[in-house]
Amino acid sequence: MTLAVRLRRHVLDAELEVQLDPTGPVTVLFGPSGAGKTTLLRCVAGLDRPEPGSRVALDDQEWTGARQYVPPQHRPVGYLFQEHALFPHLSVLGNVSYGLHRLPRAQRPRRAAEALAATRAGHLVDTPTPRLSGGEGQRVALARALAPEPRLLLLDEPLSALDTPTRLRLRGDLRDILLRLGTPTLMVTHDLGEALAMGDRIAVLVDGRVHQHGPARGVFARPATVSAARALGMDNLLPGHVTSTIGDQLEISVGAWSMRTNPPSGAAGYGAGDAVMVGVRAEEICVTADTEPDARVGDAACVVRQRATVTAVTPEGSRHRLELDVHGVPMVATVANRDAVALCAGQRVSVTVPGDAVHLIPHHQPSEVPPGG
Ligand SMILES: Nc1ncnc2c1ncn2[C@@H]1O[C@H](COP(=O)(O)OP(=O)(O)OP(=O)(O)O)[C@@H](O)[C@H]1O
Repeated sequence: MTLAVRLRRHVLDAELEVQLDPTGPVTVLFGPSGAGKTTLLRCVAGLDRPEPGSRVALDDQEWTGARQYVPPQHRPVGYLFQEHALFPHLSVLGNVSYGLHRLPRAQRPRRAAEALAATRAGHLVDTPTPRLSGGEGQRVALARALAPEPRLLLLDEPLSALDTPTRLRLRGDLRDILLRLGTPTLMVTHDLGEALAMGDRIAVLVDGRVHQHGPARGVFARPATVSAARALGMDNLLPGHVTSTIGDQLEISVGAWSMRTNPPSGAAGYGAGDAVMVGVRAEEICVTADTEPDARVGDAACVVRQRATVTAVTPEGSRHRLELDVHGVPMVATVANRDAVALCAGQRVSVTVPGDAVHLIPHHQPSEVPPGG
């Protein structure tokens, strides 16, 4: 099953084609606040009407097109919002039966009970709706969205209104439920951990445009554009250029720093003088409180060490964040709390970047969005 979307509305100017596979049913629409995620979801649901020229189709069923606009109540879509918005005057069963008007009345309680059981909310059937906790309410609301057996489930930040422990628990449950049911799902989140925990695929939306779409791990490991890399939490994005190619490896210069790396697709496509953006995740950088000379170490081809100065140390819960000046290049690293004890602002340190932690983004696209991105 394929969901094809071409949408213009407010900030949105997006194209996306999603293969909806029951064995990997969840596509996450990920991006920063204001990127247009909710607008996209609402346009797919038919709750928001996009500009002329837009198109939404599920296989050969066109829901939004030049000649037709299927109203939301006729789209086979289940929708779950950030806050469940259950009707407080209806019972749990009444809420879940609400969307079952196409089913003969006698069959509704059974279908509603099945949906509640599927979302592990069967035990809540006699709880008065206003007494449901946030997490319980979301389970019931998910049952309500699933009860009509939609062809497509749309989840808009379904966990963001919950406290952290409940959110983490429900995240795992929700993933299990969606995998078990195999219901194709498009889920919006701006939480990277949630995107990676829930998504089989991730589409990265920035400033209304889809910058990248693919299997979740691949998107996380290899952001295609600088904006996608920033959205995906790659703290260090350093402008550099290719100084030479050596077999499948590239020698890259970043300020006064020279590093060698193996791009996943090899060196083909790069040439000396090409501008690149060098991405390194903060947690991949190793910082030690010594001042070894600059060198290649370990696997001599792929690990580079540089002397640096710590400019700030900030606690971040389970780790500390270090701001560094590496020969004039500002960088960010995170270290375990026990390693941070020996570090303070102004201190000279050694910074090691493993070659396989270096991610290259070509830095010459006039438009940031790669073709087909
Ligand atoms: N009714 C509207 N009229 C004008 N602009 C709108 C309207 N609704 C949304 N927008 C604009 O469209 C942009 C995208 O909003 P949207 O809510 O889709 O973003 P989002 O990615 O879901 O953000 P968040 O993660 O904060 O919910 C925003 O700049 C918003 O101001």
